[in-house]
Amino acid sequence: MKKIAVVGTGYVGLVTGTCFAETGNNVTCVDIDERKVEQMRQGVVPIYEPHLDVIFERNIKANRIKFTTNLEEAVEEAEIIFLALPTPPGEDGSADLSYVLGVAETLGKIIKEYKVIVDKSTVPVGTAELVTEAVAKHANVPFAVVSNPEFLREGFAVDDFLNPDRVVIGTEDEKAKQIMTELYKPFIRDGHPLIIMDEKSAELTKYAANSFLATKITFMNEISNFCEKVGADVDMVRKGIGSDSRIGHKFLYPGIGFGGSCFPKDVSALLKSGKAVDYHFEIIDAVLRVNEGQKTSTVDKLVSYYGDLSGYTFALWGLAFKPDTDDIREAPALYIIEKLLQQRAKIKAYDPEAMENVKALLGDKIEFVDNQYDALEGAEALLIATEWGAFRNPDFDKMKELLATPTIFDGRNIFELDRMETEGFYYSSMGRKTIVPRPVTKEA
Ligand SMILES: NC(=O)c1ccc[n+]([C@@H]2O[C@H](COP(=O)([O-])OP(=O)(O)OC[C@H]3O[C@@H](n4cnc5c(N)ncnc54)[C@H](O)[C@@H]3O)[C@@H](O)[C@H]2O)c1
Ligand SMILES: O=c1ccn([C@@H]2O[C@H](COP(=O)(O)OP(=O)(O)O[C@H]3O[C@H](CO)[C@@H](O)[C@H](O)[C@H]3O)[C@@H](O)[C@H]2O)c(=O)[nH]1
Repeated sequence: MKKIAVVGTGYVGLVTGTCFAETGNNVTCVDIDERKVEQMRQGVVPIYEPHLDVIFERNIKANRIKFTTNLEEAVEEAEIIFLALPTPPGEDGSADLSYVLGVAETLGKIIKEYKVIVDKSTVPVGTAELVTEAVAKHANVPFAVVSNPEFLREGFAVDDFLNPDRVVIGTEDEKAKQIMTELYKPFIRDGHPLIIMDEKSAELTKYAANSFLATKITFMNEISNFCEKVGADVDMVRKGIGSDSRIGHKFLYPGIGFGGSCFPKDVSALLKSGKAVDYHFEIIDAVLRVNEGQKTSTVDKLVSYYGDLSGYTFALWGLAFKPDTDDIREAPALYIIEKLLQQRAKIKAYDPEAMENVKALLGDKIEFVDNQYDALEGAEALLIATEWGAFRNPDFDKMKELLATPTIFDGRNIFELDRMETEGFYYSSMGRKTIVPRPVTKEA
């Protein structure tokens, strides 16, 4: 059993804290958001993340996890302090380290014995040195700073944390190596590697992983755009290349671009880090440019189909940046909405989990409805921006009744082309042929 403090209880901090409690440790979570801390004290998980509520409740009951707004109280007994703080993009695209360095400086003032300070936030190469300097400004006890990047995905966060593909630990402090190895032992029982390296390599591993995955998606989006021009089917190409084990099937799904709180910001931050040392990442630069256009490519298709969009009402299924989350940070749906509003089109939107977050952002600029079918009533066409499970097998007859015309623009390729053909929809998707319903002819 280890005593742990987790500073910042967002998607990463809360999952980290809960999963370490689940493996028998004693965890105190700290956040400056009083409302959030109060909610958690009442046993409420403040974010939507599948399966988190079950282990959260279990560990509160077992007294292994508690919540506070008081940093000093939280770190007093803790041997390991995790920083799971935001590192949002600054105005120039580089990572804003003010949260991390601010807390590091405060830690220097309050730690009274050896602590392992672990950076779990995604931070640029060299941040461990900055954290060390910030803590050392006031600390008069020994401490170690460890880089321990997090690779969990929203929507699968608990499973990714409990069964990681790998754990990366960046430190050259022998005592910290031993403490971190003991802490992570329960998570690597299945033979997944715990890779110990220097701090800088650990920090870069995180950016390299996210940028590689964003590149893989973007490459496929370009292949998909090309498929549309030449009449090839991206689904076939995806299966064809994914079967090569050197390429693999994962992250080859074309769509309306990558979003979320990580890929866009981390890819931009890597580009910025390169610039700082006079290195221009050509590929990363192109990935960001292609993704910009991809996010609103569906609106371009609407314009070429309808011409002027003013006065048209469109149904929008999906607001979250991907299914199984309420997170709307950098969600492609928001870019689609912005562009449609610029064109004076009206939008009726539905998302199973993310509507409250979008309401807080957009107010009554668009209409929000209570279920996926209400969005269709009187709408000219349906736009699909997120591939939620509930959208995959809908009542097509009801859809045809409700829509003004049976027309779908699918940014996530959730329907089979054959099915769209038999159901009689006009169906435009990504990198596949457009299905145009055959005119009804009278039988002879
Ligand atoms: N979200 C993900 O899927 C994911 C995955 C891997 C890595 N990361 C990285 O982890 C870091 C955190 O991301 P997140 O998505 O959990 O962020 P988040 O915004 O969901 O959570 C951050 C939390 O920190 C709190 N906070 C801010 N200042 C604080 C302070 N001074 N003291 C205590 N708490 C404070 C906020 O109130 C918030 O609850 C980022 O660097 C991110 O890039 C995120
Ligand atoms: O084949 C694919 C796979 C994903 N996406 C899009 O890519 C974005 C990111 O998806 P995903 O990676 O599943 O979600 P995140 O929760 O943002 O997770 C990423 O970002 C996290 C934060 O750094 C990392 O920890 C994870 O390893 C990394 O996958 C989403 O908009 C997806 O729609 C595609 O368009 N096609």
